[in-house]
This record gives sequence, structure tokens and C-alpha cells, in this order.
Amino acid sequence: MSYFPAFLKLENKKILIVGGGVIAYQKLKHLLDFTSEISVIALEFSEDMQKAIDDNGLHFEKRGYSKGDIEGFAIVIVAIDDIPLQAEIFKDSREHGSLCNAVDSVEYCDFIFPSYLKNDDLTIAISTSGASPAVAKHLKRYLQEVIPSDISVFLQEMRELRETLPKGRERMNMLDKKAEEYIKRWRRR
Ligand SMILES: C[C@@]1(CC(=O)O)c2cc3[nH]c(cc4nc(cc5[nH]c(cc(n2)[C@H]1CCC(=O)O)[C@@](C)(CC(=O)O)[C@@H]5CCC(=O)O)C(CC(=O)O)=C4CCC(=O)O)c(CCC(=O)O)c3CC(=O)O
Ligand SMILES: NC(=O)C1=CN([C@@H]2O[C@H](COP(=O)(O)OP(=O)(O)OC[C@H]3O[C@@H](n4cnc5c(N)ncnc54)[C@H](O)[C@@H]3O)[C@@H](O)[C@H]2O)C=CC1
Repeated sequence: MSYFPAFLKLENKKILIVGGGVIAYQKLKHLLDFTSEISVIALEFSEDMQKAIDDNGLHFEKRGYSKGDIEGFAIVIVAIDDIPLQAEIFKDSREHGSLCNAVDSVEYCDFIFPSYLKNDDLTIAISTSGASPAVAKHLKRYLQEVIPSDISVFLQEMRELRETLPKGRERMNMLDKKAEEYIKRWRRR
């Protein structure tokens, strides 16, 4: 099964993370690059997790998950080591129309976390459709090395051109040519 790649706007979308261990922290760190509308429920929180919660002023509750906790959350991340409870939370997410990501079970995922790199306006996300998260991570590291660090400056220049020049064929051709030349210069470096 492959997944449709899309970039979600998280504004006004509340996210619930269930779990406070190693993997919950990994997912939280990634989410914090994009939003802080995040609440966390877990029986126990690791030190890293508690620090990230405090540093970002996130709402948290130290207790077990109970049915209905999902209400009002657009997205739920299930990062617990309890497979039957993962299935239950997935079922709750069907009732509440929330998108579910269960870190242990692809069958309970409406979406999966990609490996990604972010450099201002540039975001590159990589998925292996669950085949090998390790390959996704190492491919990202390789891309981090080969993508020029000045790409965000070039993107800013392109954004300004798009905002100042009138729409139309002439602008389209000019922007396309500039983009093509930038990539060619990079490949010659
Ligand atoms: C399906 C998915 C669901 C989801 O989590 O959304 C999922 C599931 C599982 N991961 C497992 C293992 C590992 N995951 C990582 C790392 C990452 N995992 C991420 C995503 C995803 N992991 C989604 C698919 C993404 C895709 O491939 O398209 C990344 C990319 C993004 C992120 O986590 O934010 C992040 C790299 C971040 C970065 O640095 O860029 C490593 C390596 C490491 O930790 O260094 C290992 C060990 C090596 C290995 O197994 O490959 C296990 C087995 C657990 C076990 O064996 O007990 C399961 C469950 C299963 O497969 O059943
Ligand atoms: N998707 C991924 O990238 C990966 C997923 N995993 C899987 O992720 C799962 C979690 O792993 P870790 O974070 O390392 O485990 P962990 O033991 O560090 O954390 C588990 C967390 O779940 C919480 N929890 C357990 N039952 C709960 C309940 N009823 N209500 C609320 N919270 C509850 C615990 O308090 C703890 O905070 C494991 O099953 C593991 O196989 C592991 C590696 C990578």
C-alpha cells in the first residue's frame, strides 16, 4: 500500500499524543517543528518528554487513556507499547473522525510519519511506505549533505519575483528558466 503525499496545514487542528516514552518524544519533536497545539496523555513521561512538554507549555495529563479522550482532536498519535489499546484508540478515532497514526501498527495508521528535512521554505519528506524507516532516515541524511545550504536564499528570491511580477506566460517561462539554471549550477558544483 502506498500513501498519498500531502503537506497538511495544522493551524486550528488539535493533536493528541498518547504515550510519553522514547517514540512519543521522537514524534513530538517532529510535530513541534510545525505546531504546538499538542496535548499529551500517558501513564509515565520520560525526562526528555517532560522537558519538551514544559518548554513548550503543552497540556498534559499523567494517567491512562480512556475512551472519548480523542473528542475534539483532529489527529491522534498512538505511541504506546500496548497493542490491544492501540486497536481500541484506532476504533475511537473512527467514531470521532480523527486521523490516527499508530507507531506500531501500519494497519491502524491513516497516515505515517515521513523522514523529512526542513530548510526554511523547503521541506522534503521521504516515505518507504513502511518498508524501511531506517532507509528513509539515511536517505534524508544523504540529501541533507547534497542540497546546497543557500537554497533557502534562492527560494526567497523566487518568492519575491512571484509576488511582484504579474501572473502569466511570461512570468511562468522566466521562473521556470531561473529554476532550471539554479539546479544546473548546483549539479556542476
Ligand atoms: C510505519 C511507520 C509509522 C509511523 O511511525 O508513522 C513506522 C513504523 C515503525 N518504525 C519502526 C522502527 C524504526 N523506526 C525508525 C525511525 C523512524 N521511523 C519513522 C517512520 C515510521 N515508522 C513510519 C514509516 C515511515 C516510512 O518508512 O515510510 C521515521 C521515518 C519518522 C519519524 O518517526 O518521525 C523515523 C526516522 C526519522 C528520521 O530520523 O528522519 C528507526 C530508525 C531509528 O530510530 O533510528 C527504526 C528501527 C530500524 C527499522 O526498523 O527500520 C518499527 C519497528 C519497531 C520494532 O522493531 O520494535 C515500526 C513498526 C512496524 O514496522 O511494524
Ligand atoms: N514508529 C516508530 O518509528 C517506532 C515504533 N516503535 C514502537 O513504539 C512503541 C512505543 O515504544 P517506546 O516509546 O520505546 O516505549 P516506552 O516504553 O518508552 O513508552 C511507552 C509509553 O506508553 C505509555 N502507556 C502505556 N500504556 C498506556 C495507557 N494505557 N495510557 C497512556 N499511556 C500509556 C507509557 O506510560 C509510556 O510513556 C513500541 O511498541 C515500539 O515497538 C519502536 C521503534 C520505532
